[in-house]
Amino acid sequence: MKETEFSISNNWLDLIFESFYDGVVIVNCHGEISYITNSYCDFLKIERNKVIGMHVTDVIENTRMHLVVETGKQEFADIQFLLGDYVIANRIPIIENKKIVGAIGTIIFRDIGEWKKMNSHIKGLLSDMNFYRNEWKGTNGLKYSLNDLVGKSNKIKDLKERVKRISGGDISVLIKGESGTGKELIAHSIHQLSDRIDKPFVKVNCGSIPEHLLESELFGYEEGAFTGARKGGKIGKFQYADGGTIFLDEVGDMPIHMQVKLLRVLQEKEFEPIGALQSKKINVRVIAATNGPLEKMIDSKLFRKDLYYRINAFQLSIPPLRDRREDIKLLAIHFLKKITTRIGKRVTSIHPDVLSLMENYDWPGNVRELENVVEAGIHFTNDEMIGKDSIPENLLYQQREEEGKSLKELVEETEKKAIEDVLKRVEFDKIKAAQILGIGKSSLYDKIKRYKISE
Ligand SMILES: Nc1ncnc2c1ncn2[C@@H]1O[C@H](COP(=O)(O)OP(=O)(O)OP(=O)(O)O)[C@@H](O)[C@H]1O
Repeated sequence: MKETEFSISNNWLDLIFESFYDGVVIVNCHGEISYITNSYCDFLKIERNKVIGMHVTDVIENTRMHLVVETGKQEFADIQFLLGDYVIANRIPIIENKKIVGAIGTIIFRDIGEWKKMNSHIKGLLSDMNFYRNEWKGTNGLKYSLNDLVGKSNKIKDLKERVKRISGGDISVLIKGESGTGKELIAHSIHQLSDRIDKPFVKVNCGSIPEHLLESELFGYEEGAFTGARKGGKIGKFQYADGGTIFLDEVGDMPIHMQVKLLRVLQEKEFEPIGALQSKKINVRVIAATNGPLEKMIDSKLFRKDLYYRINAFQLSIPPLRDRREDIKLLAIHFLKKITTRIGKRVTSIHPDVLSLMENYDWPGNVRELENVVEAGIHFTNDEMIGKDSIPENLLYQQREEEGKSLKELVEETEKKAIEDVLKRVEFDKIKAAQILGIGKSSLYDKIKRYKISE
């Protein structure tokens, strides 16, 4: 050996390993012990020279080292029961020229109580970090960006492109989509990608503010504007949003008299707080969202046509989750990572059977429902995997119902759904629908009647 070459003796290995771990063991590809530290032998009350060459399962209780050399999969922070106590074990395969030649295992047992304390300390730090992250985001009202929009379907890729293209300008955007499809997430992303990023993003849920309070919420009031008015008056959401973006969620729920006032703000870029003598100039971008058909509300005089044209300068439609099933698995895994990181519970996977149940389920509550199902699964499971026993029954029943159906029933259901989807798409224009479906008009009428499809 050349003088410059460096070799490590067993004594050195002992010194290195014993400084960092309470026990280290190395096994060959057959699971036989090739090396073990003195401290590990002391703990196990065994003699080192007697155990070298023995199969690891004959020496160490509950070991999995022999499995790691078979699977080649590393195992980190596993809790192993050993001599009446728990130890924390890491097991790493040793790979040479793409072949598993052995595995190295380390354990820490010094003070599991210390480790538990450290674990809860880290959990605390994580939750503090999340708190400050949210606080920081809260300063401008932003919770999401376009990076948070998960999906690999063409529909989502397309949507992302449209969001990027529309964000730059000041044009009003109307976001359409069923509840839980991500309308708010898109609204945040538009603001985040716009020049208004350093100005506020203010959300107004038009459906949840009582009608008599909506005006003061939106436009504020002057001191003494009415009995019970706060001293110094109140700043309305529009003024808060000045220079930034106002997001009018559930815009269809806005009472008609407020729609008139809103239209004026949008057209004239000024508003009057209640009781004010002068108007205030305002510069806000409006993003509105709806999960109902505003066009129908216009027909029934529940929504003003002129306001509709104002807010509908550009329209984004988010498809329901059941129409982009290829996103379901990706989203489920995304939420698994996001939620486990947030709550600090170790759940690493979702059983393939559960994933396929998820892919077949219709998700009436869309992505929000999926997020809730994953969260419940994480809390419910006692395992590192979400199995069938940790998901809501309706997901399981859906499959059982399918299983019990005859081919005729399944074909009819599919036909009914296809007709409904097309009719919705063409807003119940039956001639267009018949053309798209490639059937005659009278046949379509028959089917509409048979399946009791109504507008
Ligand atoms: N494509 C997506 N990727 C990641 N998360 C998503 C996606 N779509 C929705 N979400 C998540 O689903 C939840 C519901 O989304 P959001 O509140 O934006 O829906 P919404 O359409 O505004 O619902 P509602 O109409 O009920 O107000 C949120 O937690 C959001 O982060």
